[in-house]
Amino acid sequence: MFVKVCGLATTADIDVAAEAGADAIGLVISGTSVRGLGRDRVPGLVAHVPDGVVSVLVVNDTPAAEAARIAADLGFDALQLHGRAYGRAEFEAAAGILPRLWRATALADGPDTRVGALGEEVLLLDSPKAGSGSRWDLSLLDTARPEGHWLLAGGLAPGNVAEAIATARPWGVDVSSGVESAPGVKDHGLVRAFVAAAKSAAPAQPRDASARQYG
Ligand SMILES: O=C(O)c1ccccc1NCC(=O)[C@H](O)[C@H](O)COP(=O)(O)O
Repeated sequence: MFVKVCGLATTADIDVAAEAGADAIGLVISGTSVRGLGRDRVPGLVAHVPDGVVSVLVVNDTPAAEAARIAADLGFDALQLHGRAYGRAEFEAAAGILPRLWRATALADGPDTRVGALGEEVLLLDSPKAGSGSRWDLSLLDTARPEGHWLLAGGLAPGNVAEAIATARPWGVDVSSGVESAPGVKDHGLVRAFVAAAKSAAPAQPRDASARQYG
């Protein structure tokens, strides 16, 4: 089970998530998010992400090529795009700058649920309000379940992630609000508990093998 912890704000957050076994770490640049980081803080945080953990820049409603340039310049491994109906040409332009694109969308919006439909390496199915801690109706997956590298997100927490994995059968999970003590403040105990619960909820996969799948 691939696990991404999103919206980290300090090097201590990164240390805890990585030591807990997170496979990816998300840093948010968005003027409208409580987790939005000033660009002056981002380089030090990206540089702190250890080898073997995917660093992901998360943006909201930003033109894809512009976001890819920012992500590449800041040294991110991957870019997660939220908040607008991106098209294939826009993704192709962005991929020419940073190849590892993650497409985030809500199933309620009726998106193309084929992983890679726009050239992305990962599809993230989230609630319509990203980063809000809201769950969504997983029965929507009954007729539109993706195959391959897709992440379940939206209202996950240590106490519900195992059940959500059993229901949705994703390749990986993503969390933000559910591991916070206050909006934008990560609770390190909850981060550890979430990663442990997610990793033990599915057949164990060696961390290196999981990372290699991304290659
Ligand atoms: O986290 C945010 O504040 C955010 C803002 C704007 C776009 C995306 C954002 N987060 C993206 C994520 O990957 C979150 O982890 C995901 O939406 C799940 O969030 P939550 O329901 O709070 O666990």
